[in-house]
Amino acid sequence: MENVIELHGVSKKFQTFSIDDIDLQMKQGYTTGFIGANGSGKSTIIKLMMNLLKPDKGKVRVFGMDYANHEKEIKNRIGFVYDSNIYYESLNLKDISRIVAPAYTQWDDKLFIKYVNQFELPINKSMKHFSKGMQMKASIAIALSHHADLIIMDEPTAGLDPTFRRELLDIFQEVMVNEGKSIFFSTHTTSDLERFADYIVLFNKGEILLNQRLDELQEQYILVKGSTDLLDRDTETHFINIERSQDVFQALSKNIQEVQEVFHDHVVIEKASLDEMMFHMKSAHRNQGKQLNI
Ligand SMILES: Nc1ncnc2c1ncn2[C@@H]1O[C@H](COP(=O)(O)OP(=O)(O)OP(=O)(O)O)[C@@H](O)[C@H]1O
Repeated sequence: MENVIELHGVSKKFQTFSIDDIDLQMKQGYTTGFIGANGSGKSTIIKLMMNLLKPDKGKVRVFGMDYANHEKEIKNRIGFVYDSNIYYESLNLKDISRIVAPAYTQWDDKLFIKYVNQFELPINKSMKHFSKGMQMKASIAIALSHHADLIIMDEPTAGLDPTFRRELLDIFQEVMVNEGKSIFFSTHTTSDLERFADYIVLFNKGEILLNQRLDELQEQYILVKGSTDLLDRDTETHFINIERSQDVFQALSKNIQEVQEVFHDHVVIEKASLDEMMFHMKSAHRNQGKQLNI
């Protein structure tokens, strides 16, 4: 299977934050959801993927090409949604489409107008009078209007009302199914991912904790709840992380068989949600550091 994005040994250092030696591959034709706490480095990775930042070390390849020799070709095939308005604020959408269109060989005015109408955006109003949600919608309309093969979005659902968020996820799903695109997007709303992501990448403090198919994750990871009396040095080894609250605990595990053999029906076993996985893996990463085995 072909990779649409590849990061090989990528490092980037800021004064108080660094990403070290990251390897990340994203498969063509799938939706990859990118999650992680505030400041974990998601936007930095996205900027590296878009060549808005240059890595100190390592290689970024998109569609198998590098930015040094193929920037125009790569950007032509990416629809990019950034979490703030990157267009001139005094312009309206009509002006912006005129400015943006020549940059893309497959710009589709009809499609753009279709999205502008569908998203109920005023075409002649200056974008400086757009609400945050309207700006995001405008950015999404532009990204979807040039038949890009890859859509990269930094928190595209931030600032959107729940109804439109749902509609938007349906649009992305339609685009995925009908046109076989690849989508990479970061979000803090894990329910969006549970609706339509194929792969999940979990990032924490500049490190990838997890890069796996969502259906596998949902099958493997369980949340175990019980009394703290059941915990000792041996039984604790069956868990990735344990959270205690007074005399009860809840813990993350991916060994359902082992847990059943050890605890029988003294514990309650549930499927772990993405939020719970994120919480426990982040906590385990903090406590165990690089030895984390998930
Ligand atoms: N240009 C920069 N110069 C210095 N530090 C930076 C720069 N860009 C990002 N950082 C720092 O890198 C860290 C990661 O930031 P980043 O925006 O990538 O995180 P994020 O996961 O996208 O966060 P959020 O979910 O809050 O949007 C932060 O500590 C941030 O302050």
